[in-house]
Amino acid sequence: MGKFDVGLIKKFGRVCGYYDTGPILLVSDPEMLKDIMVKDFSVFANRRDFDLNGPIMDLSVSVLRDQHWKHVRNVLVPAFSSGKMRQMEHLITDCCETMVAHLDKVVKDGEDLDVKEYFKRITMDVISSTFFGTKTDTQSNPNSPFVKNALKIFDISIFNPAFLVVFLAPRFAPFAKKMKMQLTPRRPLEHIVLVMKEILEMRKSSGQVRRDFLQMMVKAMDQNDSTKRPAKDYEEDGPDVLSDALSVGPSSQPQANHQEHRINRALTPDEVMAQSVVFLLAGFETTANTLTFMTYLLSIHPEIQERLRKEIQQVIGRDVQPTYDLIAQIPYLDQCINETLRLYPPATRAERECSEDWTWKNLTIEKGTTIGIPIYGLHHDPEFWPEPDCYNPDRFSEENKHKIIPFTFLPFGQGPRNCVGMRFAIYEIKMVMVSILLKYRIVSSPRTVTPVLKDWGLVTPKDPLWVKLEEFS
Ligand code: HEM
Repeated sequence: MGKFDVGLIKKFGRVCGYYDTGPILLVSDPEMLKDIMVKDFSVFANRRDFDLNGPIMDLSVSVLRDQHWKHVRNVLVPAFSSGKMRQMEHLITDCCETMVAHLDKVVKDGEDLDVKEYFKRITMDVISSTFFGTKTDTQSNPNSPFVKNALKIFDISIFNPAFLVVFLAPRFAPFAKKMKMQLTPRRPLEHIVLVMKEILEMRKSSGQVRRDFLQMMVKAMDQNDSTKRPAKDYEEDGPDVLSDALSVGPSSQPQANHQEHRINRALTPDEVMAQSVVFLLAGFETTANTLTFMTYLLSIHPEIQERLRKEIQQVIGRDVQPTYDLIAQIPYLDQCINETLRLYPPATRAERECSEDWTWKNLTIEKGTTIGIPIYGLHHDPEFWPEPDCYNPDRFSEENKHKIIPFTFLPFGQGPRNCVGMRFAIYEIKMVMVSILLKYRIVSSPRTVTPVLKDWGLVTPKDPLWVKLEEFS
């Protein structure tokens, strides 16, 4: 899909269109994107909904609309504050220590490492621990039912008919709905929901407290008990704000100006369930793929890897534990992560739905038009990024970053509907990469090849991606 967008932009320009379920306008004009994603956000608050989510996922923040979406998002945002991240530090540190113990064995045995598979296990462990409150240790126990079912949810393959409909023939989405197809495979989803319900019940009945996302949502549910109202009642609750923190992107870009007012309602148990599952869906493979591509890029650019290691060592000396605050002090680490996300943005496209006729310059966009935001296309546009296929973290250096045109770097989207898990994802990527680079040198092995991309809206390497790790003294 990313390469498809690159082709469309090259052939038809920065604003071009085609039809699938309805009119799709592909916009890669940065000025226009700023107006769509931030300035006139109220016109473009929602994404297109294929109505193939199924009963649980219908309540997830990623598909909710208008006031209901704003409400759930407002409840979730504080969970991603820096204070809350710090509280979870020990959970992530634990996962990184387990990872290093496993890697020690791989290195001792002289084996190559398929990072595509390996990082999925790490991110599964981190998400299970920080979101679901369960310690999975996927590295030693890849066959636990929780892990197997969670992995099945991600099996975005030609064997899932709903995905075929969405990607190949979206205009048949209404028919797929009649056939009761859903995007997330039903059985694995039911298993995960069952496990979630058990954990929630146990937490509530035992009063067990754990500093994770689930605990924050359980707290939100408890507050709800005294104020129970069906979710739809809150759609009339009037205007509301999203905190400024919502629209902080990796590059400094304009923020939406929202009125300060909050809806006073916590989440229902079904809403909690839906958010937990969407965190798993949205946070697992995106983060694993970024780690995979970054490891590969560092293996074929040893000079960049050495510079990065040196800068890490200057901040985190021997026998010092990486922490949330320490990893924030390594600018070159941010540069390397940003440049990985530019070259291989996990999400190829974002979308917005136009809710009323809207005019930009002399172009009128009709209500109901879907705006496609070609993240991959923008990141590979030679006009915005000279030599777009080169890995050059210095594009994001202090001296150079002013040259980046706002709204041409959108790995996490932008505006009030950007990625709610962005800070968490960056935190996790940093902790894992720092733990690896402090102990091992990443080198290419005879099996390392340039990854061929599989891109169904989520960019992943098609085949295993092999590297070798060497311990240095
Ligand atoms: C490298 C990792 C990640 C990348 C590149 C990424 C990218 C994105 C993108 C492009 C969007 C759409 C934004 C837009 O429409 O403007 C998005 C939305 C979202 N992401 Fe992420 N994401 C990542 C990790 C995570 C994690 C770890 C979580 C959960 C903890 C998460 C949860 C979500 C949710 C819930 C949404 C929907 C937000 C809403 O509609 O309000 N993501 N992400």
